[in-house]
Amino acid sequence: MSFTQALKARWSSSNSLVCVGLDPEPAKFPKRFAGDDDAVFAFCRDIADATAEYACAFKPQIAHFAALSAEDALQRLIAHLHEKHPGVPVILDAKRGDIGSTAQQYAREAFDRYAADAVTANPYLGRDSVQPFLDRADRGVVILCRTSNPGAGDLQDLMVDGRPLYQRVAEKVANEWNTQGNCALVVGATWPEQLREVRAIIGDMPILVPGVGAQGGDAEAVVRNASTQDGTGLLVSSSRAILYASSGEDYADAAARAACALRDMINAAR
Ligand SMILES: O=C(O)c1cc(=O)[nH]c(=O)n1[C@@H]1O[C@H](COP(=O)(O)O)[C@@H](O)[C@H]1O
Repeated sequence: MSFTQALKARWSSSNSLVCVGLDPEPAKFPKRFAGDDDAVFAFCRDIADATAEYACAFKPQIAHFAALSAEDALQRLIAHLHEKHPGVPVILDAKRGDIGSTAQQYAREAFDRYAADAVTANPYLGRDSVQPFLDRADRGVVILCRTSNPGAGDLQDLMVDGRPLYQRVAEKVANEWNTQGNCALVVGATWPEQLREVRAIIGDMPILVPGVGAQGGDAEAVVRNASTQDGTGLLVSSSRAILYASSGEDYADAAARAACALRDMINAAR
């Protein structure tokens, strides 16, 4: 089953558009993990197991593992997600982008080493830099379009032939790069107006929407402006607001409550 098919099936079976971001920061872990050599894996596993029923996808962020020399924990975590939560797609957030020969290695890393169902990619180097990801028809390629951060507009809003660059990216991906039907875009929840504009350009292509929770984006506005006709089309991603909902012994229950509350808020708006 392709990434897009798996995502559609999961939207339906979970009745949720929530993507649970897995961004481990050991300084924020509950006390019980102090001195645990495998804390990164154990914490993320506990959160994932507690939130899976509310998740349309999981999104581990690679720098949060690599900075801790915890690539092995990431590999085991993704294997755990596939084994215990089959049918929940795993998006590796790596924002890759490089010349073709290096991009091929990034594709192998994401899809073969880590066994991710999809990976985030940066379009700045152009089509050949994304091609090794696009070629994997069974996997998803989630391409940065209008990112959630305050400086997103510095380059992404520059006008190109009368339209901002992020709209040109949306057009190019929808009309030229998505030949295998395996593309999605990233647009931040912090930009509801741009979400509406991107949705008008790309039809039903999925949009990964980070920026609710810790970055203050409005989940209801996201749904109003960017869901598809059938009330899906979105992966509304939250990391810190779910992961660190409690630093006490109830961390997993608190994460589940936070994911459930986000799901319910989204569902009330769609
Ligand atoms: O590609 C991403 O996932 C991403 C794109 C973007 O525009 N903004 C953004 O915040 N992200 C990622 O989404 C996560 C957001 O985390 P929280 O702000 O804690 O929910 C982080 O892992 C970011 O790296």
